Amino acid sequence: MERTLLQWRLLPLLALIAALLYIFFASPRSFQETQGNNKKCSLLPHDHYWISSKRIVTPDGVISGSVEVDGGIIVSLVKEVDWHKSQRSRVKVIDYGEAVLMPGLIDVHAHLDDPGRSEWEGFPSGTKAAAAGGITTLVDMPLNSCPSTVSPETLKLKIEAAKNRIHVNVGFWGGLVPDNALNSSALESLLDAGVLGLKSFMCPSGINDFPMTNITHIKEGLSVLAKYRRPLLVHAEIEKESEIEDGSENDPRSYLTYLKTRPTSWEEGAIRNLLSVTENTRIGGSAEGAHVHIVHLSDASSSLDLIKEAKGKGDSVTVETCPHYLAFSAEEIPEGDTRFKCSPPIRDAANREKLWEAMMKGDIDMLSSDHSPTKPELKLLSDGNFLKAWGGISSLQFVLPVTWSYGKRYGVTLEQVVSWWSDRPSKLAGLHSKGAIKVGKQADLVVWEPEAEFEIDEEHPIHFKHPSISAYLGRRLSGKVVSTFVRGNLVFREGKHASDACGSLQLAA
Ligand SMILES: NC(=O)N[C@H]1NC(=O)NC1=O
Ligand SMILES: [Zn+2]
Ligand SMILES: [Zn+2]
Repeated sequence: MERTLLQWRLLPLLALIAALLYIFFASPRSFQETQGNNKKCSLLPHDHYWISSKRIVTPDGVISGSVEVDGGIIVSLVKEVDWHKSQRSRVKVIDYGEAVLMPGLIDVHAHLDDPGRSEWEGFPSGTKAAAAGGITTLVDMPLNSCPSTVSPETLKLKIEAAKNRIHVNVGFWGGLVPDNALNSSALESLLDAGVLGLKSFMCPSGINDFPMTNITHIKEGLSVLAKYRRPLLVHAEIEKESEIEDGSENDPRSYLTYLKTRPTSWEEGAIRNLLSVTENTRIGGSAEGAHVHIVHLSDASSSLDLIKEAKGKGDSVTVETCPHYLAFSAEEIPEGDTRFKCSPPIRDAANREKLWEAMMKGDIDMLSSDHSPTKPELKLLSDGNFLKAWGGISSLQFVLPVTWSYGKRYGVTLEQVVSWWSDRPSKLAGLHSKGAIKVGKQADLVVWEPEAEFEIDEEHPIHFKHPSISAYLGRRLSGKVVSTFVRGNLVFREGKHASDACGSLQLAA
């Protein structure tokens, strides 16, 4: 008797629970396809809302006010003095107080290694790290994935691998390699397929299916890029005699040994060679419309002087450096600590000082991460052999606090951070609907607290696939990312990501 009574009471309850579970878990699937409406894309249940802050970085300076976001677009921007109390009560407002609101970072140089080497990084982990670091768009390099992105077919594989797996927006550079460089229709088909520009190496890349180009390849590549008005990014190092034979006579655990195998003359030689063809990019030149962007400059002396000279003559040339060259110096790299190995190498403290000077003067145009992870085994952390370990720094999540923490002593301003990380990169990549807090632009935004300090230790969630290989582990930084919005979706807030990966692909039209 008691048992039947219990059944009678339990059955309707169970049915109710089942119905609720269905509503929560099954039905949302029907609208997961439509990105903007999918609640799982955002930690915020609104499509139309305002964000207030005392420090909004706009093209017209830092203001106190509110930004209105509707359907992923910035639809208005109101100064605090013009913002009426009556308006405030009618709409959803997220008030960040003193925290800084600025455009999300655009990282034009990241290796996510997907497909083919996703055990090194991959789209999900890499873009989660980006979101946690305030990066709202990144442009993935054509090498380290397998195969390399050198044709429409291989680009298609990238696109497939990225679909529904990216937490921020992702675009792609295509590879300029000997196989396609002298074949304009091959290059055109790659550009037609949507790469934002091309990338080439002037020395061995470390990846067998991505061979280096010579200056003829580069010249031909530029003439095709001119028609598309897209850039060529160049890893500018050229193999020359090094200060020591191959390093094998010297201690491979000493950073100095590695540094001597890749002297500044490698960068200078490559840049001199490269700049012999950039006059074609001038107004009226045979490759007008093409642009050359030198990636990860490390040498702040002769190499930089050559770039300044070319710019002065009207060549369409820009240059980036990376946070690791601005944060670290050769002197402080511990013996055998291959987490710091990258190419070109991190040079001495006097060079780092000159790099900062060039940043502050505007001689270096922008920053990028050159996030290039691998699996820990290839970093040879226990051997500590600098000559054999994989070269690449893992940094994606930390580039904003690193730029700010190390730049503070040089008087870096919020506007400079936006110029180096959002405005200039958006122009390089041709992403004209991004890069500024301005009416009509996409609502790709970061909220961060410049004054908040934190330590990157085991307690701090790092979203790289292999957190242990980051050279920033153990550093104390200032500049904590609070919230990241990608096309109006709140994709990251206080350590938590939105569950679905709703970043969009950025293909050139
Ligand atoms: N292949 C690759 O990622 N190489 C990068 N790593 C690095 O340190 N410099 C590079 O160009
Ligand atoms: Zn490189
Ligand atoms: Zn790189």
